[in-house]
Parts: sequence; structure tokens; C-alpha cells
Amino acid sequence: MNVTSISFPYGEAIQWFSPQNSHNLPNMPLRDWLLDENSLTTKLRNHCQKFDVTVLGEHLHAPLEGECEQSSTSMWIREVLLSLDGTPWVFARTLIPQAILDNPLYTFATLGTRPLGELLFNSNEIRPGNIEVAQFETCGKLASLALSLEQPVTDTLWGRRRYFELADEQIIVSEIFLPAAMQDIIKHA
Ligand SMILES: C=C(O[C@@H]1C=C(C(=O)O)C=C[C@H]1O)C(=O)O
Repeated sequence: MNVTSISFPYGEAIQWFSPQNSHNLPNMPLRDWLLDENSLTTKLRNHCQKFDVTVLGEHLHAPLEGECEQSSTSMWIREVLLSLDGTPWVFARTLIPQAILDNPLYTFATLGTRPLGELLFNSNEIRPGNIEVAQFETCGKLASLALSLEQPVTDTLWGRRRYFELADEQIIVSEIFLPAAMQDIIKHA
């Protein structure tokens, strides 16, 4: 996989909505992938022989406009690709407040290629919040990233976003299903 971290961060501003208020959710099984309350890592692992995390970049960075309430302060931005049997399926972008990063009880800053979900879903202190979804067109950095993965974006993409509460801080995790994932999920509908 020929991916460069020169363009990090790849994330784009996305308009998320609550699935409860939406009548235009996709059909199953894509809807199940979007709304599964459990760890996406676990679901992906169960869908392949070999699961990999490729870190595109991790750095203190200002969030995107409107991405979170503290958009003026830097947060730890982690962007990864989650691959199934060598094929990138998910682009994930996570925002971690500095206060959590500095907490010696957690190793978010040194995760490397360990999936974030192994931390988020294995701590009684971390509470997963509600899931939001988005269907969007991209012609920006995300589209360029997909093209560099030999997955040209020819249709809208679907993604989900979730807040994870820790003490009085929030970790924001967004996951975008890349074209290869969409094709496979829809093929097996
Ligand atoms: C939040 C989870 O962790 C996954 C792994 C991520 C990572 O390693 O950066 C980011 C988002 C998720 O797809 C999960 O497994 O649900």
C-alpha cells in the first residue's frame, strides 16, 4: 500500500446527523455497520483473516471548523487506515483532548498500530456515546487518499461518528467506509 503521510491530516468537515432523526439511512447490511454499538475493530476482525492498522499520522493539531466545541485549541489528531486482508476498508480520524493525552493511566499517545478500540472498549472509565452518521460527497483530501489507495471515489461515502466520555473530556472518533468496503458490504446485501 503506497500511502504517504505528507498530506496528514486528511480529515474533512462533515455534516453528521442523528440516525433517530433520519429517514434516509441506507438499507441493511450497511445500516448495521453504521449503527453497530460495539467496537468496529471487533466487527472488522471478524470479517477477515488479517486485520491491520496503518497510522497515517498522529500529531497535535487544531480541529476542523465546527468539529468540536474547543475548535480553537490543539488536540491530538490520530488518523489511520483499517485494512482487511490487505485492503483498506475504513479511514478513521480521532480527536483526543490534551488532558487525556497527559493522563498517565492511558497510552493514547503511544498506541502505534494497536487499534484504539482496544483502549476505548476495555476501560470502565470510558463511556461510549451515541452514534451519528453522515452520507457525503468528497472531492478533497479524502478523495485523494482513496485514489492513492486505488479506490477512486465515484459515489457518496457513508461514515459514523461517536463521542467517548472520559472524566469530563470527550474523545471524538469518526470512521469513513472507503469504496472497497462499500462495494463489499453492498455485494453481500
Ligand atoms: C473506536 C474503535 O477503534 C478503531 C480503531 C481506530 C484507531 O486505531 O485509530 C480508530 C477508530 C476505530 O475504527 C473501535 O474499534 O470501535
